Amino acid sequence: KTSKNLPPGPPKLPIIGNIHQLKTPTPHRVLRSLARKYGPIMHLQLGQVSTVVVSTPRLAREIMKTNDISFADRPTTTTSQIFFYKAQDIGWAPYGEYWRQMKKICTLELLSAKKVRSFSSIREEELRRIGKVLESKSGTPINFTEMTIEMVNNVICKATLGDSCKDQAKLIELLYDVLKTLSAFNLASYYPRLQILNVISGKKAKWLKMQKQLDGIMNDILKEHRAEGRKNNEQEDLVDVLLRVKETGGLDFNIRDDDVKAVILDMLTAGTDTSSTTLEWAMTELIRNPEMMKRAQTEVRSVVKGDVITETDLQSLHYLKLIVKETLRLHAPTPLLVPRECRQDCNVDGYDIPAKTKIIVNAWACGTDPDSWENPESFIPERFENSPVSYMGADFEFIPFGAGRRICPGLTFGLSMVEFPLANFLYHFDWKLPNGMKPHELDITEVTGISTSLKHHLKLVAIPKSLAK
Ligand code: HEM
Repeated sequence: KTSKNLPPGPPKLPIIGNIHQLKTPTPHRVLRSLARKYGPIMHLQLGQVSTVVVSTPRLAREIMKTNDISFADRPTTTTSQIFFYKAQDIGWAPYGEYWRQMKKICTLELLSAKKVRSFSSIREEELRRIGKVLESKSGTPINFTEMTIEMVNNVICKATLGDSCKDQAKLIELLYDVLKTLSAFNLASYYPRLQILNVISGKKAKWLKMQKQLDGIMNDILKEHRAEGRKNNEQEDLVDVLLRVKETGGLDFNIRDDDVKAVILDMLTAGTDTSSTTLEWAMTELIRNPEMMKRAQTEVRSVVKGDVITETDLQSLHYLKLIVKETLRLHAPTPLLVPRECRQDCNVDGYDIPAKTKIIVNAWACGTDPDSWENPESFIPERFENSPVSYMGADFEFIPFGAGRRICPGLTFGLSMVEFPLANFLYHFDWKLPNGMKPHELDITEVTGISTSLKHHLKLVAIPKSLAK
């Protein structure tokens, strides 16, 4: 009980509060339905965790622009403490100088537009490899979902770690388990004062064992990079950069090996499932809308000359970019973004939000807000034609990468792993569903796991352009 004027919300059950309402495959949809009943700013009690959910562009702006600095923290979780070396990464680090400097280093040294362009040979090599696989399987079904996950993992690993990770396959497998753990429902996360639950259930011991294995591989990566010695700027990967900054100092704090490992792990986890899921949804929508597939294919096949798609070609693929935007609006891979935490007592829209309240921004509800979008539930890439609305964090009806100080720094890198592969797939191959399945028969049930993706993997048949009728 509190004397504060908290936002309205659904009735709370004893002890669990509203936890039962979030135990669903699609929490963003349930929260939007609740918001339509209880209002665009809502209070939920999730066990011991007091939570506020905002669901319209106006209130998202209040949180991520007007009061951004008050909402720039992330909640503490046991898993982020264990896997990210006491949350010394970027995504889970508390707001402050350490987070600011580390984010700046990654933005400049791995994620800037210039750096992302410089990884084009990594993307091209990976797509050449996939092209060969697809040609060898011409006419037979392939698992498009698994293929894109593997591709994105390979590109991110190479860009972040360079060529030298000998345990890459084991690392990717472990990272996948970590991501699954971070996103899994865990009752104890709603009872911070009852962490003993994780011990009794055996979960904590399992997580510590996974972390030990991961730490072993990360130590080897650091050792290998140290043994290779200093490289010139062009040859440096992110591990080299962080080790250089660690050794030369220059920041207001000392960087420890654990900090380097935490930040590297962030890069290896934050962008993988988000990028591959976006690619999977884009392809799903194109398969379901053959007219759009045709238009996108005609565009890419008229723009590209020769066999290799260049970055300059990509700039001319206007329709393809509209498709990616519309995919991010309707199928944001993290529809509830990443939770924030309130740093001090605040007042939003006339309601009190006490310090330490967890904040959820329903970006998907903003992206399907009927006051902002016509036919919000339909996939219509043309809606972005001649529209200034962009995903850069200034238009709160479209925030798939978040906004404000905590906005995703990997936006350009993520998009490069969606637009470039999509252009390649459409240029070199024609696509259809297996076993004569019709586009409208494709099951597009979504489920929230690591990100919000198709419940069943997307299986497609690729026919090389030269063989297509
Ligand atoms: C389509 C691809 C991607 C999507 C949709 C996406 C989405 C997001 C979202 C919604 C957030 C939370 C923003 C907020 O709280 O306002 C976030 C944070 C973050 N993303 Fe991404 N992301 C993508 C790709 C990437 C890539 C490729 C990387 C790096 C390799 C990356 C690194 C990060 C990091 C480090 C954060 C934490 C930022 C902070 O807390 O300050 N993301 N991302």
